[in-house]
Amino acid sequence: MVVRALVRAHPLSRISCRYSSLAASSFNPKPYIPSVSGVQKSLPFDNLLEQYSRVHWDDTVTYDDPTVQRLFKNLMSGSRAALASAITLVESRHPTKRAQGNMLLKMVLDEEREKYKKYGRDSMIFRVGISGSPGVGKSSFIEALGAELTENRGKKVAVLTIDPTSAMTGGSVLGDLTRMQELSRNPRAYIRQSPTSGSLGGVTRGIHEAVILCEGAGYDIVIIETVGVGQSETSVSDMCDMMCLLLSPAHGDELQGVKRGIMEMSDLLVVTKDDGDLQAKAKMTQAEYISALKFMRPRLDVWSPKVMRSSIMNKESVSAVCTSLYEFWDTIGESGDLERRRQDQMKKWMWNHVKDEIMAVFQKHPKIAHLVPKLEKDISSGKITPGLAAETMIRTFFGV
Ligand SMILES: Nc1nc2c(ncn2[C@@H]2O[C@H](COP(=O)(O)OP(=O)(O)OP(=O)(O)O)[C@@H](O)[C@H]2O)c(=O)[nH]1
Repeated sequence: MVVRALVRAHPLSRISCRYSSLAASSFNPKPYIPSVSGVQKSLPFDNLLEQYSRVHWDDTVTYDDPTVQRLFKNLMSGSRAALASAITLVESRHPTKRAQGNMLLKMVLDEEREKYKKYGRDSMIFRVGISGSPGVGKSSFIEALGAELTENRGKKVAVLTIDPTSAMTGGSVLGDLTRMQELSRNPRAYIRQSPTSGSLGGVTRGIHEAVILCEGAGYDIVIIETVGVGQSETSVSDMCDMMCLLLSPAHGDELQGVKRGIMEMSDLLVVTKDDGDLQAKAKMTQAEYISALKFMRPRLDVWSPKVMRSSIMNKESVSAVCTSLYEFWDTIGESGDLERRRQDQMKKWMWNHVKDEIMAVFQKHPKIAHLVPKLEKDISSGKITPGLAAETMIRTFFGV
């Protein structure tokens, strides 16, 4: 009775009665999900969650799981094959594999903490995000940078790509196998192309965990490459210590094309193809970006973003960029920004996981799945507001 009175008293109750009328008219004290017009009653809420948990979680995986133990041992010995299998494991949605992946990640993190106590920042992997529009020269530049890092600086390099187009459509801008051929043959390098399915959120979450595994496998630097479109930069920036934006020497037009937000989150800007006929344009582009940056607040107090020029035909220019990367690494390491940023990022990723998981539980709920098409149609035709539709779904989900 009290619930009925409350629902009636609510100012939205008259408009929402078609959607939430169940709360009023078929109030049932048992924990049943109320039926919405056209939706069949199914299992009681508690049973549904139990069923969901059986399909999504596996609590039987323990520390001594043979797959986890084998992968951990091989990963720690630096095996590229083990790294590849470990990444596949953490990307999986299968309950047992997910549990094994979580166990493995926990073991890697424990090991990392021990190493950090002993070796400090030297035990950490340097996480660099590289973004830029299609065709700007990302793969060529990463290949040249990879050669500099492995051959001249004795580093082990991992390259992970996030291709938002491939995550969303199954087609790929970045995914062709001909990219970075030299680097893929280099024994000190590991390259992994973006998974071609799943939501962008899911893909980036997988990459974040892959970074942790690369760190465990003893790589010194991980380059996370993404195409300069959409929100993938934000996700990449949330998992990197440094963001590097590549710009093509297309003086004038390019400045408008690069979103301010992306520039603001970049610590280093590199104008590519600084050679031959393009050199003059590269210089002008560099000057334009230097002036544009003057109007932006640097992301960190200890570092002012630089604009450099580089050509894959000029190894010194690539080496100079590499030197700047490590200048940045030393600066944020000494100032404490590195650790602060990583701690903040870990918290952000925790909430990302929660958000995704809750959304999955919510969207896969049979009543919700059934309701969505109708609500979407009603929103599009202006019959109800998005807020009211959300309220209807939430009340249906919780059965109130
Ligand atoms: N002259 C010159 N050409 C370059 C340089 N770097 C890349 N290119 C050329 O630019 C074109 C695009 O290079 P990619 O490395 O494939 O560019 P990308 O940004 O990875 O492109 P997507 O894979 O489409 O995202 C290729 O034809 C390269 O040969 C450079 O330093 N100088």
